Amino acid sequence: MTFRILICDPLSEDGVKPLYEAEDVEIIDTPGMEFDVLKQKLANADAAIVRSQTTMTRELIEAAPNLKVIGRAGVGVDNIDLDAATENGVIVVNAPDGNTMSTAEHTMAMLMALARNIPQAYNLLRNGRWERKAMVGVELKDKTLGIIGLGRIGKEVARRAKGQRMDVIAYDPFLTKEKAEKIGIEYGGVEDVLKAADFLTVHTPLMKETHHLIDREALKLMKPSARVLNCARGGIIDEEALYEALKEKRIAGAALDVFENEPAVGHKLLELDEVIATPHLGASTVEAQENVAVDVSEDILHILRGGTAKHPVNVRAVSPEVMEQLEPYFELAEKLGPFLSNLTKGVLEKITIHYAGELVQRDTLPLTRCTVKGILKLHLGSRINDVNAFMAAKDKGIVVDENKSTVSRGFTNLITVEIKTNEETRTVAGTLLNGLGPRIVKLDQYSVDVQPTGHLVVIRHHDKPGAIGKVGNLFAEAGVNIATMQVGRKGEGGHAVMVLSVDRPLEDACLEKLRGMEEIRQAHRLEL
Ligand SMILES: NC(=O)c1ccc[n+]([C@@H]2O[C@H](COP(=O)([O-])OP(=O)(O)OC[C@H]3O[C@@H](n4cnc5c(N)ncnc54)[C@H](O)[C@@H]3O)[C@@H](O)[C@H]2O)c1
Ligand SMILES: O=C(O)[C@H](O)COP(=O)(O)O
Repeated sequence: MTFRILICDPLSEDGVKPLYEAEDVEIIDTPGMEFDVLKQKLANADAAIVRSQTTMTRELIEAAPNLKVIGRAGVGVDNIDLDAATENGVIVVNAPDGNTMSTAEHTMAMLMALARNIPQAYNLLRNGRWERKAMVGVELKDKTLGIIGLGRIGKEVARRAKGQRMDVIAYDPFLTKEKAEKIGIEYGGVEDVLKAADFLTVHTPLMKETHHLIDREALKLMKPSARVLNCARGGIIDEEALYEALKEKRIAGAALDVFENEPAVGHKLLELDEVIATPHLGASTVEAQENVAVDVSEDILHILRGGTAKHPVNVRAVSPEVMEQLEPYFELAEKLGPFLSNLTKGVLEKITIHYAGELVQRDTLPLTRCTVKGILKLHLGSRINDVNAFMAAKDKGIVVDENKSTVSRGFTNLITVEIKTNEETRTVAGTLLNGLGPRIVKLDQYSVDVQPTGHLVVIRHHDKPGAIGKVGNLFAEAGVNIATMQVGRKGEGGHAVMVLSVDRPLEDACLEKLRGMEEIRQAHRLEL
């Protein structure tokens, strides 16, 4: 059997050698194809390899009936429609480690170039101007580098910045004060990092939660002498807000390797003298390109020949027999985690999943994996899947525990998820109702009956006459229709909980008003 592998973006020749040497592979190496050509070539491809240039849309994936694997020769998979791939049974793999060093080094190169105006001075000199006074820079020593996103690349940048004798302060949802101290940096919340930074660098994935993480409000918190860097993904920093801040001298400079729309030729940010930029070169070194191409080629070959993926992004590692028994529970498991983690404050330390009722007889590990994935996905994005969820939790120092008991409080099956953070411990329990699908039946100590889907608002309040009416009025004024409302309480006049499902998301201003009401202890808006 011969496998057809389509190379859609330029890859390292040495890196793809294993593919060329394989006897059972035919390579179609035509990087930079127009959409229609790509669609046509995908029609009979078994695998495709992309970098960040090619966007693997649903239309392309659905037009490829033989496609079994998409390999991302790099880290970010925001250019691949993962839902479409999963729905069509296409495994997506990436190369998470191969370009870490190169991207960290590129960030440091940008940091130094930004501090010393190197590109601007070079441009002037090439134009015959020996300018020294206008090109005076700043030292890095004793300056504070703020890092948002302390994963693989963020950590390497921190290490290098310390070598430059900089102070480092970082925020990452998995970082605690203790962990930060261990690596010799300071821990801070996002606001602390923004306020303290002389230089700010972002190293998160691009996803719903990090889109425009650095927006107008965030930039307003920064010192006017501060400079910002983005060598992660365009879209994490709001480009319009950055442009305004630079024009109004509220920020001193920016170094950008990535843009919301690439190629960013002619972008208005590039007209500003305070901006230096590169065309998405973070991973563009001989070494990184060879690493990622080798990793992804090996993984693709292995999968096509019937093996298991090494760096899967979207697959579920469950045998067909186990899958058949557990299938209906996956939706419940997948919803409970994000429901609870959206409500929980603090840095995640432990996840415990408790199974009761008929589930006790089953191999529940795949459900546990699925729940952990749902919780971690909130911060780690689409790279977390059922296969790598446990590994990712371990990596972040999070304990995962599973236990079973026959006591199911009258339900045929019951899954209880407990999340312990450095600030609180919260639980949610759910069941699968025959014919009605997943239901949340308990939130902390309160009994509820909530369908975990759509736009939800979860409120902790004081059980007082009029509290429910006030919430109803506020929603009515905001034009938000309440579809269902569940109220639970411990006893009369004590603490209580409301879970509302609404027809459209609550706007920020309305959520703030809700939080400001004297009867309300906490209010969260979520979308499942
Ligand atoms: N410029 C380039 O060429 C280039 C090269 C490689 C990677 N990248 C980008 O860099 C990103 C990071 O890569 P990595 O290998 O370090 O990934 P990683 O998964 O190791 O680290 C990402 C970190 O971001 C943290 N995070 C998630 N949400 C956050 C939030 N709201 N606030 C703060 N932190 C948050 C996560 O907890 C995690 O620790 C990739 O997703 C990719 O898009 C760019
Ligand atoms: O996510 C990544 O790995 C980087 O953005 C690299 O992208 P590239 O493969 O297009 O250089």
